Formats: sequence, structure tokens, C-alpha cells
Amino acid sequence: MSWGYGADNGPEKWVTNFPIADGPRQSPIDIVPGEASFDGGLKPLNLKYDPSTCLDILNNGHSFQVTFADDSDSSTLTDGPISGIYRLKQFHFHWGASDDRGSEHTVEGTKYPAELHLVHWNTKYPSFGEAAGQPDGLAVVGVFLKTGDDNPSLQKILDAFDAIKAKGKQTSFPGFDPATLLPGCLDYWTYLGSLTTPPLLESVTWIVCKEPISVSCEQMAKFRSLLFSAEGEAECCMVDNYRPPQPLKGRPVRASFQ
Ligand SMILES: NCCOCCOCCNC(=O)c1ccc(S(N)(=O)=O)cc1
Ligand SMILES: [Zn+2]
Repeated sequence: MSWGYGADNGPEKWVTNFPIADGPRQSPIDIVPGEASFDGGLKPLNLKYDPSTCLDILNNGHSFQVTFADDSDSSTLTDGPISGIYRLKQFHFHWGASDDRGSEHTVEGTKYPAELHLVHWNTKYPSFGEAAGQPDGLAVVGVFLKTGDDNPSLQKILDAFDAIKAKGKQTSFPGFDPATLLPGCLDYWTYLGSLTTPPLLESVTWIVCKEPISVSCEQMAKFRSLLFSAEGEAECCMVDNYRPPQPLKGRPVRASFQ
């Protein structure tokens, strides 16, 4: 049985096939603002996204992801805590079965109903796969979702869900601008961590935005209409696809703001 989020294959079981699960720089973490140190040397995030690089939307059985053409520097992350140019590869979300949980990072124990991850790879390496194995290979921007007003940008994504309800379904998704999913304020916390799903590679510079974006309760319900299961299999709702916070193990968490 491959990894998932169920009782038999969930986060508590991943260490069996992926021993790095107990490693020194695992993600997510609980962010404690009072213990983060302001670093005036941190630059503002520079996110430059080209909607024409948006390709398709896919249900991969763990989440859904929107994938981008990454054969040029059209959609990039620069500055912030990183050096060099990182290219946007995909974005995806994690969410709960109810609004009281769903995010991977937490803020002083506070769980948000969902969390967006914008996944970028360091162009000093030849590909995403290569970069994923390097300590400075990836940079993921995390954005919390908080229940409130309807989010029109999110709605464009949710409107594509009927075509990707089951695991393995994919459909074209051209022209989406991921910048429309970013909060107005790009203050962030940053720390060195890992992929939050197997293979849990310790190659991610995490950049977690302090300000959440909004999502309505109805929109959250739509997230929960996706399936972990493939067509023809017993239907299993895609919910609670989040890993809980992992031990900090002495890592510094820096803040770009005071
Ligand atoms: N094939 C060569 C090595 O590549 C392995 C990289 O993992 C491949 C699939 N996983 C991901 O790309 C992947 C990307 C982001 C996140 S997360 N939730 O940490 O943002 C978790 C997983
Ligand atoms: Zn993620």
C-alpha cells in the first residue's frame, strides 16, 4: 500500500518507508512568532508569474495541483531569503474535513482550514527532480486560507473540479495567474525544512506568509468534494491531507517583519 493520509498509511506510518521522516529538518512546524527573530537583512519576496505558463490541473491522489511550464524563467521567485532564481513548478493545497483543521504549518497552535503551497526549484540545478535532492534545491511559499469572504480567484480553480474529481484525472487549465492567490502583505517567516509528503526530502527553504487569504465556507466544502480514490474504486473524500507539525530540533525561524 502506498503512502497516504489514512490510519494505515498516514503521517505516523511514513517513517517505515521514509526514515528521513525523523530527520533534523522536517516540515511542517508550529511557528511561534515570539520565538522568531526579526532579520533586517531579509529582502521582500519578488514573485513574478506569467499566466501563459499555466498548463493544467491534476488530481494526483494526495491533493490537486496546478502545473506550470518551467522550461524558462517566465514564472520565478527571487530575493526573499533565497539567492538565485527559483522557477515555479506547481501549486497545490492541503485542507481539513472541517474548518477547524487542514493547514500544515500552525501559528502558536492555530490551525487554518487550508494552506496553499507554491513550489519553486533552484535553476542552479538542471531540473526539479535534481533540485529536489539538494539542500538549497526548493523554495515553497506557504499561504494560509482563513474562512471569510468568497475568493473569486480560488473560484476559478474550484470551477475546474468536476473534471478532476477522481485520482489521476487531469484537464487543461490555461491562463491562470497564481499572483491572484497571494495576500496583500507579503511579510513572512522563513526556515529550512522539507517536503511535507514522501519522499520528505530535506531540500526546502520554507517561506510562510503571515497574512492569510480568504476562502468562504462554501468554497471549503468544494475542496472536500474531491476524491483520494480513482474512478471505479470505493469513493474516499479527499480531506485531512495534511501532515502535522514536526519537531523544530533547534532550527532558527526568522521573520521578515517586526
Ligand atoms: N524523481 C527525482 C526526485 O524527485 C522527488 C521529488 O518528489 C516528487 C513529488 N513530490 C513533490 O514534488 C512535492 C512538492 C512539494 C511538496 S510540499 N507539500 O512540501 O510543498 C511535497 C511534495
Ligand atoms: Zn504542500
